[in-house]
Amino acid sequence: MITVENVSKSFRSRTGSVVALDGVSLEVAAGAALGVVGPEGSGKSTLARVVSLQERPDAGAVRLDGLNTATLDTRTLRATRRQIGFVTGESQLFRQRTAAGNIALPLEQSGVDGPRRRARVGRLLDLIGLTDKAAAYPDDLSEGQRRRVAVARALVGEPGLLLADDPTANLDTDGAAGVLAVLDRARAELGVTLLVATKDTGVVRRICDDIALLEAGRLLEHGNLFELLRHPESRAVRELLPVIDATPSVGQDRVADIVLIGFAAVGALLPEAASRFGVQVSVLGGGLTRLGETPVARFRIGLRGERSDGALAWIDDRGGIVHQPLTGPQGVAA
Ligand SMILES: Nc1ncnc2c1ncn2[C@@H]1O[C@H](COP(=O)(O)OP(=O)(O)OP(=O)(O)O)[C@@H](O)[C@H]1O
Repeated sequence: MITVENVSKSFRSRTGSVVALDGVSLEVAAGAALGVVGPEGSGKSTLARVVSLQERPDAGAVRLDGLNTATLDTRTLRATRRQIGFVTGESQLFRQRTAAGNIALPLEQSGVDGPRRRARVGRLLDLIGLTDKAAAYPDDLSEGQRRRVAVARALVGEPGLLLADDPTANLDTDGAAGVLAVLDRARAELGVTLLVATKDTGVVRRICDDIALLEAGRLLEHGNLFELLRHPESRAVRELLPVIDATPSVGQDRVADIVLIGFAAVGALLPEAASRFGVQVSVLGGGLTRLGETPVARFRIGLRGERSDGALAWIDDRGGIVHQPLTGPQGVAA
């Protein structure tokens, strides 16, 4: 469990002081994946660096499994840091070392013997899907493959926590998907806790179960993705789900924004509501996405028919999340 308690951090710059983190508090449960999202300069990297003990907060505390890291002496701090993997959007591999040689480096530095090194490096090459590239040099790999090697190197010391700062930066779609699949496998197969700082909410949708939204160093929202879906006012929901264009929808008896979660709900709930209540249900906007493997839809729907309210209540009852039924004199969405 990682606990960030009221952490603030400022930097001095030529133009004065820059507040990078302003009273941020959050938790990441062991084995969970937290996506820290925000625009450029919102403090994501600083948070990742503070949690990985590369940077000390000016105020507040970072606790790892309850241990206040501010109280550690230099030696314990160094040992604790080694238990935290860190990768960035730049792969930073050694060009004169092979993929396997790069992954093995931290083990060589800490004196792990040859057979154990080979076994661990072999396992990680398998995890990142690059067993056949063990002897390849970074220049002969794609940038996506180099990033995966960097993730393997960060994992080779068997850290309990892996921080990934903008891990998909400047990668094409395939390269990014490869890196995210590796992070996801690291979590599933090695049980590491993940903290991923990113500007890309697609990263969060793909591999995270929690989200923290930062803006100008402040934490705007923090929570489990599926729990946040229940809150219509949530910024995270706006960031994560398809946008609804607010086009007027004339001639409907009821207009509502709904969130449907899971294959069954996305596929069947609206047609079933229509036939049960004898109403016409039209999708006026929104779309489909996925959170992890789970399909999630956000639609603006229009209903025509006397039993439109009953149909909406039934959808809500069946686990569909009906946000703000919007009705006007002409059924025009606000
Ligand atoms: N070492 C530093 N010295 C001075 N200012 C810094 C330093 N590190 C971060 N900052 C400033 O702190 C603020 C937060 O930066 P940070 O890199 O944490 O944001 P970010 O959300 O990760 O941005 P990006 O998406 O661009 O990486 C920015 O205004 C940045 O310029």
